[in-house]
Amino acid sequence: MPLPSLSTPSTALPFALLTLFLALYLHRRSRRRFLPPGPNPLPLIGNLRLPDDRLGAFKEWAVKYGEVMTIRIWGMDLIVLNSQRAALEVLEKRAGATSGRPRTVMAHELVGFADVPSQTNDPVLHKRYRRLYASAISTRGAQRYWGIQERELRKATLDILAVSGSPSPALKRAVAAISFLVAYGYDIENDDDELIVRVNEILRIFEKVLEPGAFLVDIIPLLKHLPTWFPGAGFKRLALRWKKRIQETREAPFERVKRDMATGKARSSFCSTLLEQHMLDPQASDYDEEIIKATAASIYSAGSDTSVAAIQTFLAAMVLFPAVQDKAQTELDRVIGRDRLPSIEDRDILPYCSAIVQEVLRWHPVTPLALPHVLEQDEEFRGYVLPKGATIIANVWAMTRGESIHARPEEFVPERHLTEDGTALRTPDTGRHASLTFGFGRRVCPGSVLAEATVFAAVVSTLWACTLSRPPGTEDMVIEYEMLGVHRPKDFPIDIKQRFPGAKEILHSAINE
Ligand code: HEM
Repeated sequence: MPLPSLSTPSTALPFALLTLFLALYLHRRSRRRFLPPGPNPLPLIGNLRLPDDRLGAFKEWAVKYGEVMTIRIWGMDLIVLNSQRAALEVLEKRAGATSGRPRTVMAHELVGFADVPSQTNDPVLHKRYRRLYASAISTRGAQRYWGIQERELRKATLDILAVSGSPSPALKRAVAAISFLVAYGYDIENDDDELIVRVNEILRIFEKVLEPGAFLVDIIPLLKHLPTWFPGAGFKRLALRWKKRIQETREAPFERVKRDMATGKARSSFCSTLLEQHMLDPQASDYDEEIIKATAASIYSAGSDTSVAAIQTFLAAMVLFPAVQDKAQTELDRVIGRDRLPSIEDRDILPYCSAIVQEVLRWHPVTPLALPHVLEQDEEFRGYVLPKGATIIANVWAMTRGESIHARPEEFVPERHLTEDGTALRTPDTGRHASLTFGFGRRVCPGSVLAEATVFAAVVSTLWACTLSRPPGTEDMVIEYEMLGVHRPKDFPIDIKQRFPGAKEILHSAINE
């Protein structure tokens, strides 16, 4: 029987497809030879999904594969940096090539995240955002907000003492109030405040659009060309609605600051300070209203869930490690006494309480896999090639649990952040101030100073006024963590009592001063 000719139409197409597939496979395989190793059971695809216990798996794989590994999901490469050394080398020393963010069609092109400070890939715009944060909320600039942070957390402490249920609603309210007062000088009325409701809605939109694979258009980008009215193009109509909603929510509080400034009613805030500077000398400042608007909006969107999660972790640590609570309260009694409240200014004379903040960020980092970066070009690292376009993840979870760096990593031990004589915070061996949980390089969190001051204010206010413990009968209950955007403890039973008579009255009078 004669063999069918390969040039006949019926065989040419399958043959071409087979050749293409083979070429792709061989190309990928030759490229893969230089990729760091990793858990990739299926050829080409790698993995179909990540395990449910993502953090546990990432830590195990870090032990197995070493400083850098590749996890492939549906053919996409994730380069995971498992050690501090690797993260600092790749994300800080080579920041020029590793500071981009992964781009998705739905988020960046359709919903308009391309100009959001935490998502933009425009290097000029990004630099301008970063300069603005540096001028307004770096170490010196952030001090002007200490009064707001102290007051709101003292109010939250009183609220917590007044109710018997979970402290989470009072903490969320306090952190939201701090964000809006800092950003706009706007005092939120209550939990149903329209602005809070709208901003929370935007946060949920963020979570949805940034979830890998949540929208088909991110897998098949050509779909973005479908007309909006076309059947199946519901995602485009949704994107338009979300885009409008985000713009309106950014706009409303900003316009209010401008109106209040015009009538002399505006309180000093991030927006009013920058707008004043801009109005005084528009040529000297390299930012405009759009840039101030976008950076102000990120103070709540990037700083609220994260700061609340850190404070919830602090409360979990206090009930699980009562000896730490005792030690901190001994320090507070010795240094501050019971006649006045501790303030953020007291950080240097309260080293143990300061070390609690650092240990909170290490023990259960709020962002255990930081935020993804993307490689702009091929980079050679430890004999491997980290390929252009791959997503880079910093495995902060494994870094903060490395036995060689932290003895007994599962225990909450503030002493690991103190000098030997316990009188000051130790300079971390990373040589930089910000905790690893704030990320790396040009994308490192610009709100870390603000966030640490908020957590410190929460630590000293609650420990000065309250005794925290587990209600009888719940001592053996495990405190579980969940990963919903941020890593935080699920609500757990906690008893909060006034620590000494008169504490509430001192809190009251400080708030009403
Ligand atoms: C405990 C609280 C916080 C934690 C754990 C945290 C953590 C992080 C992390 C891991 C990143 C990504 C870093 C990277 O890509 O390498 C980040 C970025 C960012 N954070 Fe925070 N953050 C916190 C609070 C805040 C606050 C209070 C603000 C308010 C200004 C803020 C604003 C931002 C912004 C705007 C970015 C994007 C930076 C960029 O892409 O250039 N964060 N944060």
